[in-house]
Formats: sequence, structure tokens, C-alpha cells
Amino acid sequence: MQSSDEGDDPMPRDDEELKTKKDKYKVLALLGKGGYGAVYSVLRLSDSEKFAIKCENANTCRKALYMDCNVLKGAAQIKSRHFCTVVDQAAVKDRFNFIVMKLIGKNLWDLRMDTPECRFSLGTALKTAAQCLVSIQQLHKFGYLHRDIKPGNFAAGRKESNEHHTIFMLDFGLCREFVKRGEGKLRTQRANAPFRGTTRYAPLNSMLELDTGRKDDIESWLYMVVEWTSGGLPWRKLKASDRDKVLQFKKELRNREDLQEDMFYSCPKKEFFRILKVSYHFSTSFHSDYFQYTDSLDFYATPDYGFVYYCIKHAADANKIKDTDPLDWDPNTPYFGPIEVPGDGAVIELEVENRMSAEGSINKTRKEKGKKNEEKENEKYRTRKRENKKNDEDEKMKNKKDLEAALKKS
Ligand SMILES: Nc1ncnc2c1ncn2[C@@H]1O[C@H](COP(=O)(O)OP(=O)(O)OP(=O)(O)O)[C@@H](O)[C@H]1O
Repeated sequence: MQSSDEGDDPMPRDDEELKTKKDKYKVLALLGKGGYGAVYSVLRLSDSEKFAIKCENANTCRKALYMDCNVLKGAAQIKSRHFCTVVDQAAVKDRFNFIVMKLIGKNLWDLRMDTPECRFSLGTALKTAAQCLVSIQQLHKFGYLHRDIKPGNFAAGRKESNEHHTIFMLDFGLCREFVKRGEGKLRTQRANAPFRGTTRYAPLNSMLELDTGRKDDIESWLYMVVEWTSGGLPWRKLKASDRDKVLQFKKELRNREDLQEDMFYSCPKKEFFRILKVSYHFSTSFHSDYFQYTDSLDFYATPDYGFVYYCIKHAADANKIKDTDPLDWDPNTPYFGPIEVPGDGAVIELEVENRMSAEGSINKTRKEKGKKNEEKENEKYRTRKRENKKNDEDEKMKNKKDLEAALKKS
């Protein structure tokens, strides 16, 4: 890999030394480039340890790095193993801002492309799917939607640090908080929202320019998992510019069995159909008129992560996949990655004091809020959470029973 050597490119150059308040870093290689910045491997000069830096052009008004930093700090608070730790941050005046974080390995798009048939074995797809599901649930737990779930935004850890069986979630530039911090309330659904994400994996609601919720990240996750398992989605030949055609596919998928059959080619059909159904159930767009936003409750619903996990587990058992079966990118070693069951999905509140902001300030408004008012709002939130939990539990029981009945029948 090479870094840019164009004179007017503000991004770091090969071998450039970057200074922060804590340390110095030497740029080694370009790892990935996006529309607004780039990611490089670097060497920390104080101890020769390798890290990754994510840089964002100082002149961009997108400020995705700010979101990356906030999310990764949130993840550090819940001690998740699926997120990189941020160890440092700084800016190179008039050129770029950057964060220094844990260096990880290849992303899941590249790892799939490395396989002979450009698809993962079922064991690898299911183990990886389960880890990604847990990381999505954890992100939701601390109050963020990802809104760009895709294979390029997940990567395996590095062999050198013995983390190559662990999957990490990346790129939080499009994240959105769905909780009002300090008020303990879910943010109100917007009637419309501009398209965000990647056409191929975007949930139907996002393509319809509707506000998206937690369930929509799960829909994107399903598209990604199907692609790993089958080698391609029915709309794989369409480009990002064919958004209307992809939208049509995703709409028709809801009702056309032939499309569903095509989509689940060489997938564990029974279980994937169940997940598809569950994701539809969550989807506001599943109602008869796509453009009439009628059931706003669905937007706030907590996805049944446990049920989705249960389907993956069932697919693995039914296909005699063992917990120790190796991953495609390390075929000679029994799997030693995390085997975690997603938690209850309840959102937790986080400390916001150490957030990075343009002025380096903290969220003062939250502190200034009257305690009385806050307590009132919290009580409302707790009541709603209790009600939601009860509904969720009923729903989970029903889902489990339905799946067992369907599996018995077939
Ligand atoms: N911590 C890291 N360690 C190693 N590689 C990384 C790391 N973070 C990102 N990468 C690599 O860089 C690529 C781009 O990262 P990321 O998606 O965060 O940047 P981006 O500029 O937002 O890209 P895009 O605009 O394409 O989404 C990833 O797909 C991954 O391969």
C-alpha cells in the first residue's frame, strides 16, 4: 500500500512524523481511503508499538471523526472487545485531524474476496455473523445506531496480537444517537431523513428516506450475512447509482418467494427465512403502504437480538458446525474467538464528560438541566422501558414457539 504523494493532498505522507501531546508516531502505510479521510498504520516512537490512525481533512464540514471518537469512547466504557480503543488524538494545523487507535487486520469484504469462491464457509459466516450481531447490540446498548452496516466496516483482529478470531466494528461516521442523553428518552422519530449508508446493504426504510431505528441495522446485517454465505445478493450487479432499482428489489423481496429463494441460495433457508420475517416484523415498511408512516411504535422497538442469535445457533447445529471449527482465514487453528449471547438490549446511560468536541468542551446543557425535570422524564422513560420489556418478552416467547413449531413441521 502507498500513501498519497500529491502535493496538495493534506493527508499524511509516507514516513511523516506526527506529534501529539503524549507521543510521536511515524506513518507506515495507507490501510484504507474514504471520501473524507484515510486510515494509516503508524509506529509509536516511544515504544515501537504499531497503531492505526484515522485522519479527516481539516476543511471538511462532515466531522465524522468526532463521531468515531465519541462512539469508541462509549465502547471503552462498556469494555466491549469488538471496538478499537482510542489511545491518542491530535490535529495537524490546516491539514487533518486524527485519532490513534488499536491496529487491527483485514476487513470482512477483503477476507471474503480472499476465499476461492468469494464466499465464506457456512461455519465462518455464522460465527462471524454472531460476533457482528453482538457488536451491533452493544453499540445500540450505549445509544447509537450505526446506519452503515457492511462488510468493509467489520474487520478481524491481528494475528500478531492473537486477536484474529475476534471481529471488530469500524467506521462510526454515520452513527446517530437515538437516545437523548441525560433525559433518558428515545429521540422522537423524524418524518423524513436523507439517505445515509451504502445502497447494497441499506435497509428499506433508509432507501425510502424514512428515519431508521435499531431494527434497520439488523436488516443491513442480514443482507451482509446472506452475501457472505451465498456469495452475492440478488441486486449485486447494480451500482450505487441504481438506487431506485435496488429499492425495487428490496420492496419486492418482502412478497416474492422466488426472490427470497434466489437470495438464500446455499444459505440455511429455514433459519434465514425466520430472521427475515422477524426483521420485516420490525420494519415499519412492512405495512401495506410504504409511504404512509402509520405504526410509529415499531421505530422504538428493541430488536429481538436473542431470537436472531438463536436462529444462527440453530443453523450451526443443524449443519453440524462445531464451536471449534476453524475460520476460513486461519484454517489450521480451532476457533478460539468469543462465543457470546447478545444481552437484553436495554439502553444504558453513559458518562459524556470525556467526549471530544470542536472546542474541547463538554456537554454543559445536560448538567444545567433542573434535577426535578430530569427525574420526571426519567420516570416516564422507566415506565416505558418496563412496558417495552414486557412486550419484548412476550414477543420473544412467541417467536421461539413459532420457530420450534415451524422447524418441527418441516
Ligand atoms: N483500526 C484499524 N486498523 C486497521 N485497519 C483499519 C482500522 N480502521 C480502519 N481500517 C481499514 O480502513 C478501512 C476504512 O476505514 P473506515 O471505514 O473507518 O474509514 P472511512 O474513511 O470512513 O472509509 P469509508 O468512507 O470508505 O467508509 C477499513 O475498511 C479497514 O480496512
